[in-house]
Amino acid sequence: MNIDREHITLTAGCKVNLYLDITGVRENGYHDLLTLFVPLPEPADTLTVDLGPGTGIRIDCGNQALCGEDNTIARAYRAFAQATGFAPAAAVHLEKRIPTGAGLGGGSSDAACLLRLLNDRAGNMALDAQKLNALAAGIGADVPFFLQDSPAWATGIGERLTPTALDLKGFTLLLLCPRVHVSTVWAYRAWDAAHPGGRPGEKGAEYLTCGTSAGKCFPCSHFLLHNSFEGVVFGSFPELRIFKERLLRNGAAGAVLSGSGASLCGLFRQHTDAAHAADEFRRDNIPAFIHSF
Ligand SMILES: C[C@@](CO)(OP(=O)(O)O)[C@H](O)COP(=O)(O)OP(=O)(O)OC[C@H]1O[C@@H](n2ccc(N)nc2=O)[C@H](O)[C@@H]1O
Ligand SMILES: Nc1ncnc2c1ncn2[C@@H]1O[C@H](COP(=O)(O)OP(=O)(O)O)[C@@H](O)[C@H]1O
Repeated sequence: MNIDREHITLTAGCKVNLYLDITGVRENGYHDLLTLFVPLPEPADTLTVDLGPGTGIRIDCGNQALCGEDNTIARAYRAFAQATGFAPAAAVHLEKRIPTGAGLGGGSSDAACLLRLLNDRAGNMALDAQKLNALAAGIGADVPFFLQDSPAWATGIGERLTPTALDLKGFTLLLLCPRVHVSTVWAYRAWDAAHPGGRPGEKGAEYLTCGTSAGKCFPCSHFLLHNSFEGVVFGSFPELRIFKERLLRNGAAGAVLSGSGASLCGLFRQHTDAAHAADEFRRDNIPAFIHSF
C-alpha cells in the first residue's frame, strides 16, 4: 500500500481513577478490577509523527530511557504491524509532560494515540473496534480506555469498558502530581503481599463529604471515591497520605489516589477553594492541575 508523506501532531491526555477496587487475582497474576476511568486534558503528551514510504519506527524524546524498543509507542507500532501488515515508516517525536509512574496512564495514552493514527491510515487493512481493543489490551491494560474519549467504568484487567456520564457538574477536580515515581508492578505486588490469597479487603470506600457533615450526601451520595492501592502505597509513601489529608483540609469534598499512584485527586464544590489549594501546593513545588466539570 503506497502511503503519502504526512506530518501529524497528536495530543495524548491522561486519566485518573476516581474509583478503583481490586476484586480478585487471576492465575496469570493479573488483577480483576472495578474502576472508574476519567480522561483529563492535562497534563498531556505530544506526539509529532512523520509517516511515509518505507517501514520501521524511530522515536526521539527528551528522556533517552524512553526512546528504546520498550516504549509503549514502539510496542504499539510492532503489534499493529504484526496484526495487519500495515507498517509505514514512522518517525515519532515524543514530548513527555505526563509524569511517569504517576497513575495517569501516560505510556498507555501514547500507545493508544499511535494505534488510532495507524488504524485511521491503514485503509482496508484497518482493524474493527473489537480487534483494535484486543490488540490494545495486549500492549497495556489501560490502553483500551484511551482508544475512546469518554469517562468509563471498567472491569476485567481494565479493558472491558462501559462508557458512562459523570454527574460531577459543578465540581472542580484538583490533580496533584507529587514528584514521586510509583511503579505499577511494585504496587500490585505490594497489594498481593498485603492480601495473601488475593482476598480483596473491605472496600474502604469513602463518600464525598458535604461541607457541613461527613458521610453520604445528595447529590454525591451515590458517588464513591475509593482506591484499593491506598493502604499499600501510603504505607510506603507516607507523604502521599499527607497530601491527601491536606486536600481535605483545604476544602476538598473527597480525595483519592489515582491508579497505583503517585498522583492524587481532590474534588471540590467551590472552584475558589480548588484554586487556592492549587496555589498552596505549587508554592511547595508540587505540580497541580485544575479541571472543572
Ligand atoms: C494501576 C492502573 C489502574 O488504571 O493504572 P496505572 O496506575 O498504571 O496508571 C492499571 O491497572 C495499570 O495498567 P497498565 O499500566 O496499562 O498496566 P500494564 O502495563 O498492562 O501491566 C503492568 C503490570 O501491572 C500488573 N497489572 C496490570 C493491570 C492489572 N489489571 N493487573 C495487574 O496485575 C501486571 O503485573 C503487569 O505486568
Ligand atoms: N511512552 C511512554 N510514556 C511513559 N512511560 C513509558 C512509555 N513507554 C514506556 N514507558 C514505561 O512505562 C512505565 C509506566 O509509565 P506510565 O504509564 O506513564 O505510568 P503509570 O503506569 O503510573 O500510569 C514508565 O516508568 C516507563 O518506564
